[in-house]
Amino acid sequence: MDTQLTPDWWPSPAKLNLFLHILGRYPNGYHQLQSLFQMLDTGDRLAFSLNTTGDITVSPEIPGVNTEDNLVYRAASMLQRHCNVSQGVDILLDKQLPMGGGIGGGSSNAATTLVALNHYWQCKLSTDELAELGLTLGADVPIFVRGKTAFAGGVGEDIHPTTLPEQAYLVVFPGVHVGTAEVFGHPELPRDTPPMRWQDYEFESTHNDCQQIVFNAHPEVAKLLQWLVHYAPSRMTGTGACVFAKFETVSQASDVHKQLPSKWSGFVAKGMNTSPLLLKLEQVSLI
Ligand SMILES: C[C@@](CO)(OP(=O)(O)O)[C@H](O)COP(=O)(O)OP(=O)(O)OC[C@H]1O[C@@H](n2ccc(N)nc2=O)[C@H](O)[C@@H]1O
Ligand SMILES: Nc1ncnc2c1ncn2[C@@H]1O[C@H](COP(=O)(O)OP(=O)(O)O)[C@@H](O)[C@H]1O
Repeated sequence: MDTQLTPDWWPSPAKLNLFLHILGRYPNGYHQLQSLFQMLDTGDRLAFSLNTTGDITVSPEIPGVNTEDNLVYRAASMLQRHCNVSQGVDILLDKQLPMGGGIGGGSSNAATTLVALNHYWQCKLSTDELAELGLTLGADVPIFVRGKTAFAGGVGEDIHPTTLPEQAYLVVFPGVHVGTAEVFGHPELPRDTPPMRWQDYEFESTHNDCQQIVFNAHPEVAKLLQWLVHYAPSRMTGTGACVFAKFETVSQASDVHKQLPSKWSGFVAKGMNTSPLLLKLEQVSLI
């Protein structure tokens, strides 16, 4: 496999939280959530070239993130140790998604690494085992390993796949990065939304409990939502700072994208019930 000439890219898609309710807090400080994770067709991509030295490399480096902290490196090295693999791997990371945007880039990169290396290193771990390993890297890693649009409870690990109309989304990054721990540590974060039954879900009757805290700290995010909501139902994703607007068609989303003020950057993506990562795994498993 020569990744220099023809990289065999594995997709690392983004997600949206179509809603995010905070129900309470566990004794370990983590929050009990209810959310709907929508897989998108757009994201980063990674390519893997096995080596016999046993070393793990990731290039190019992400500015501001040490290699040992890069979730791609951490996922590869955890799997290598867990499965006593003697081979190493040189990983190419084509980073497109903004970091700290609430669209899950880092968690998705970790999941793609776990799924691809489980295949290349022939670790033969089940999806459940990979999801369990992934949870130690981040609350969102299991959902990307499973690769299905899904309701999630617990800290995000209690996953119930669902099918939604595959709508189009305009996802906009307001230019501010919001740390997940910063939002969850906020004293004024609402933590008492009553539990709902998944079958009762409708976009209009749900919300994002993190939104107001982020708006207060970063008024630019509130301004962005005010702009978007003029065109379509809109909401912040995850702990921010990206905001999405949902449309019936890609061309409607693209029309609004063209009018986006230049101070903000965004992309149009399609919702997928099965993630591009899972489709790639199915494709290589058939070969
Ligand atoms: C809430 C979500 C929704 O998607 O926010 P985003 O990060 O995507 O914005 C995620 O589940 C986040 O997942 P992830 O970003 O992997 O979180 P982690 O690295 O596990 O945790 C970062 C920090 O957030 C807090 N945290 C995270 C998840 C959770 N259910 N309760 C928490 O209190 C903890 O303080 C933890 O130290
Ligand atoms: N491969 C990676 N891609 C993105 N972020 C990473 C990666 N490895 C480590 N990180 C760290 O994880 C943080 C959260 O990134 P990300 O998952 O993209 O955001 P969010 O959790 O808001 O969706 C980043 O600010 C960065 O410090």
